[in-house]
Amino acid sequence: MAEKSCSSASSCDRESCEGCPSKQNQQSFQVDANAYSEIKNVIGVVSGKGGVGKSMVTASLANMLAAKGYRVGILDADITGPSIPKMYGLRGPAVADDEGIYPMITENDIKVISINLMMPDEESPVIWRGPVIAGVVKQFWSDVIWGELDYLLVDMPPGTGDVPLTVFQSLPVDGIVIVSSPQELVQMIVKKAYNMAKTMNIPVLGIVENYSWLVCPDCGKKISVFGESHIDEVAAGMGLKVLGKMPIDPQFAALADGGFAKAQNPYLEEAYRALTASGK
Ligand SMILES: Nc1ncnc2c1ncn2[C@@H]1O[C@H](COP(=O)(O)OP(=O)(O)OP(=O)(O)O)[C@@H](O)[C@H]1O
Repeated sequence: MAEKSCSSASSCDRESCEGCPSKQNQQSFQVDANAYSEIKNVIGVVSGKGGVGKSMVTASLANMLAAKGYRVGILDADITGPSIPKMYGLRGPAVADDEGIYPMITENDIKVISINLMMPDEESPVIWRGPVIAGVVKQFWSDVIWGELDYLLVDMPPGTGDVPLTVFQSLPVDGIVIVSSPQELVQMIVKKAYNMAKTMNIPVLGIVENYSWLVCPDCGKKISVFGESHIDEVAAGMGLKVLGKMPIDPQFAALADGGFAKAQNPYLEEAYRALTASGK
């Protein structure tokens, strides 16, 4: 039987595309890493909405991996709201030469690249349109000399916009961790992030809940500041693991002002295990 032509989109439907040789030939948007980078595992840390503690989780996981001797990098893909350099007290400018851009290195040996390491000062805003921002994220992969890394953690901007799409299409992401908070809205928002990853065939390693409780400094009682957690049901509904629940801890907030290399986060052991168990 003659092959069906794919020259016009209208000649294709779901059935006719099955078994079509062109299907095997789908265009890859993946971008080559820098010639001096050898990265074993790329893990995205995502959230449906802003401020839920994605950078906190990214940096905590990086610290845990680095403390166990893994070679770790953080690609801060949150171009309009970068917080990783500040957390580790890093100040640019990052150095570049003909071979590429060199990441900066934290006190605990984590390589970091972020737009804030390239701006004239850390308060300069990035006033760029989506495609430019997405291009910068690709350059953080293609132009940065990461060297040999066991794990590159990508701190994504919140939501399911241009940058997460670019990262999922352009980088060989091995899995994502979703960060969320215990609010009513959570189920719908987590599902958006989950569905985006699923559509793009990216494995979801599980969900971390942040701001799960606060311990009253006077009476020691646990207070559910953002309401009761629904994360167990939400995760079970999607067949996902809960990789940790983190309290609001003023110590984390204090360390995030420059001393995060010293932060230890005992609430993410399960997430650490999921990363290392799935790692190459
Ligand atoms: N468990 C926690 N206890 C105390 N403070 C926290 C905790 N988690 C996050 N924070 C603080 O809350 C703020 C927001 O956290 P973070 O920057 O990690 O969120 P985010 O989801 O990455 O935000 P964005 O949407 O800007 O990317 C930061 O100031 C951080 O130090």
